[in-house]
This record gives sequence, structure tokens and C-alpha cells, in this order.
Amino acid sequence: MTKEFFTATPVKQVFDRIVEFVPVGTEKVPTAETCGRILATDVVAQTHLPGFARSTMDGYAVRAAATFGASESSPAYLEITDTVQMGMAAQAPVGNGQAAGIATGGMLPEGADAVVMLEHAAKLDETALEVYKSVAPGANVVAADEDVAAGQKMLAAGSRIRPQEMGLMAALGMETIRVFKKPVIGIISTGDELVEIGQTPVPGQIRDVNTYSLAGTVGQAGGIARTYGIVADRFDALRSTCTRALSETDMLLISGGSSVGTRDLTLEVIESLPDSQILFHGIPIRPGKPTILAKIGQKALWGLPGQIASAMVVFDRIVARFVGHISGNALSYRQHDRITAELTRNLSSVQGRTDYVRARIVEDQGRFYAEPIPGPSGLIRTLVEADGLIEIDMNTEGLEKGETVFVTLLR
Ligand SMILES: Nc1nc2c(c(=O)[nH]1)N[C@H]1C(S)=C(S)[C@@H](COP(=O)(O)OP(=O)(O)OC[C@H]3O[C@@H](n4cnc5c(N)ncnc54)[C@H](O)[C@@H]3O)O[C@H]1N2
Ligand code: MOO
Repeated sequence: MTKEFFTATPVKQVFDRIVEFVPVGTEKVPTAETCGRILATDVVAQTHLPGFARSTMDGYAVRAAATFGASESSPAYLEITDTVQMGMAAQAPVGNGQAAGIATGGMLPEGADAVVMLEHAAKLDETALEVYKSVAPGANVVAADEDVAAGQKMLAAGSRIRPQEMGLMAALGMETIRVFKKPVIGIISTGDELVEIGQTPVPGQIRDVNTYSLAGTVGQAGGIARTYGIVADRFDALRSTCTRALSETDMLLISGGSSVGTRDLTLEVIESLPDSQILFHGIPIRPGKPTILAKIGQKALWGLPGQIASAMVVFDRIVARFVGHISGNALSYRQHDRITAELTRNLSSVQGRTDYVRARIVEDQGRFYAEPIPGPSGLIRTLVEADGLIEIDMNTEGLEKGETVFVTLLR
């Protein structure tokens, strides 16, 4: 299929504005509670880890040279002079021809440079040891700085803390960690047709879906959702709820009313807010074309399309990265897992627009297939059935059946 290049890259242009929004503050939290949080400082090791040479096997600490040439038929004979106690330094050094009993994790005595495994030695009596296999210097030992060397920068500010990072910080004795606060993200749903989920809609009404799906994605993106419920299609009501929400949150999402209909008040309300600047109204993406991004003072305000799938897709593909940014997460886009899969049918698209196609992944005989899910963007089922999104970039006219595509997983 034909491919052409456009000089303008509108989705990229949206991301280019990210730097205009500043990260929220920082706080100290106990290390056990830092999973998924964003580090606010670099972590530089103050000590070596493990800090002393340790055995990785149960056996005997020796000088390797004393075992050279040892075999089943011609064992080396060593004198057992000590047994290393766990949690303590050895009482005596190991000299040539000597050995000290040691357990996995025990501290290597001075003079020893290797450990003979229990299986490769036999005790003849309390002090006499036969060794059946030679060991090289360093065998079955981790050096004092083999894990981490003092002064080494181990973690960078802006990175996301995983369980292994929590373990590292524990090993370094860090009881609390400075992380970025989670930004509070306000969610407003607009529309006269919407009713609370506890109500039974009469014909013409539907339950408010977006408040809930957006609250979920906000949490996944590292934010704290604060919901403001349903606001009717009335200028004053929407404006006053926006004003309150902006004073209580770090970023605001309004779903619905972002398009061009007579009742689509979102833009008008945004323009009326003090210190308001519309950065975008309309992004060449599908779904999600009517998206608005405004800057109110220092805060981002998004007008998301009301269509259920559009709101979620725009959040997942675009807004989430802004949430990551104000969460201090330098690499938030990396959090999305991708699977390569074979496309099961042709997909048409229009140049100059980026498409995000809902798709399910089907596994067959060890291969992954991406099966597009057809349907308009007002159908929640299409997202429930979707494992992820296929992106058709703006320079591509369409994709052909059999092509290898990336599917960005919806978590
Ligand atoms: N003449 C045109 N009409 C439309 C255009 C266009 O360019 N020209 N764009 C279409 C596209 S694309 C989308 S997307 C929608 C976006 O509309 P709005 O953002 O103004 O949203 P609404 O009109 O308020 O609602 C659209 C749709 O979504 C339902 N909705 C809204 N909020 C919720 C909610 N919280 N939970 C569940 N469902 C919700 C609403 O009932 C409507 O069905 O405009 C197209 N029209
Ligand atoms: O952009 Mo609308 O969001 O295509 O359905």
C-alpha cells in the first residue's frame, strides 16, 4: 500500500506541549509502600553490597591453590581449623592447607579465596578433610562489591519503582524514599442524557460510563481519580463545577460536549475560565478527533469525546503520558506492553490521521494474531473484548492482512 510522508505530525505536536506542565510535589513514603511510585531522587549506593565476601554454597572456605590438581583418585588433604558462624566474621584466617566450614551466605574468612562444595569433600575426622575437586580462585564466592559498589548510581530520579528496586533500597538500608506525589485527576461527565449508575434509565437516558472507566485508567496511569459526577448541559453548572474541580485537582478531564453540536458547551466553558489557553481543539486521530487540550493557569484541562471508547482510547494513548509527566515519570510511555501479532484482515485508514484500532489477540500454535474488533466508538463491549490497540500512523494508508503489527495492550 502507498506510504507518503507528511511534514506535520499532530500527535507528536500534542506530546511536544507536555513540557509546559510541571510535575506535582514530592513526599517521603515507607519503602514497603513504594511499588509503582516514581522516584524523586537518584539513588547512589553509600556502601558496597553485600559488603563482605560471601559464600554461595555450603562447604569449606579454602585457598584455591591448595586444591589444585585434586581429584577423586588423588584428593587434597586440608586441616579444618574453624567453622564460620552465620552473621559473624570468622574467628581465624585460613592459611595454606587449611579449611573452615562455611554455610551459604557465610562471611569468607581472611586468607580464603574460594569455597569447596560439601559434595566435593569428605570429613575424615573433626580436623581432617579430603577434597576431591579443585576450585578456581573466586569459585562459589561473591565479592564484597560484586552486587553494588559504593558510590555507584543505581537508580535515577523519574524512574518507576518495581519490587526489585524496593529490594535494592532495602538492602541499602533506606527505610523511607522520596517519591513524587500522585497527581489528583478530576473527572467530570457532562450530558443531559446521563444518569447515575444506581438509577434505572428511562428511554433516552444512559448510565454514566466514562466516570468509571476513566477513574480506572487514571489509577493505572499513576494518578488519583477524584470524580465530580454528572453535570447537565448548562453553561453555569459546568463552569462552576470546573472552577471547583480545578482548585482541588492537578489536572481535569471533562468527558462529553467536546464536539460541535449546539449543546457542546465544553469549549465555551473552557474559554470562559480565567487564565485559559486552548492548545488544541481537534486532533487528527480516530477515535478521538474532537479532543480539546487547554492550559488553565499551570494545569491541563482535557475535553474528551463523550463516546465511551473514544474517551478511553484518547486517555490511554495521549492523556496518560501527560499524567505520567506530571507524576515525575520521565519514561511513562515505556509502561505500555506491546505484542507483535499477525493482522487477520485488511484495515483501511486515511493518510494524515492516526488510527487506534481495537483488537483482540488470538493465540494459535504459538503464534499471535491480531483480530480487529469492528464497531462505533460508543460501544463499551468493543473495549471489553479488546486486548489492545493497533496504531496506524498518519503516514500509512492502511494495513494488509498478514502484516506484522504491534498491539499495545490495554491493561
Ligand atoms: N456533526 C458532527 N457530529 C459529530 C462529530 C463531528 O465531527 N461532527 N464528531 C463525532 C465524534 S467523532 C465524536 S467522538 C462525538 C463526540 O461528541 P462529544 O464529545 O461532544 O460528546 P457528546 O455529544 O456529549 O456525547 C457523545 C456520545 O457519548 C455518550 N456519552 C457522553 N458521555 C458519556 C458518559 N459519561 N457515559 C456514557 N456515554 C456517554 C453520549 O450519550 C453520546 O452518545 O461527536 C460525534 N459527532
Ligand atoms: O472521534 Mo470519535 O471519538 O471517532 O468517535
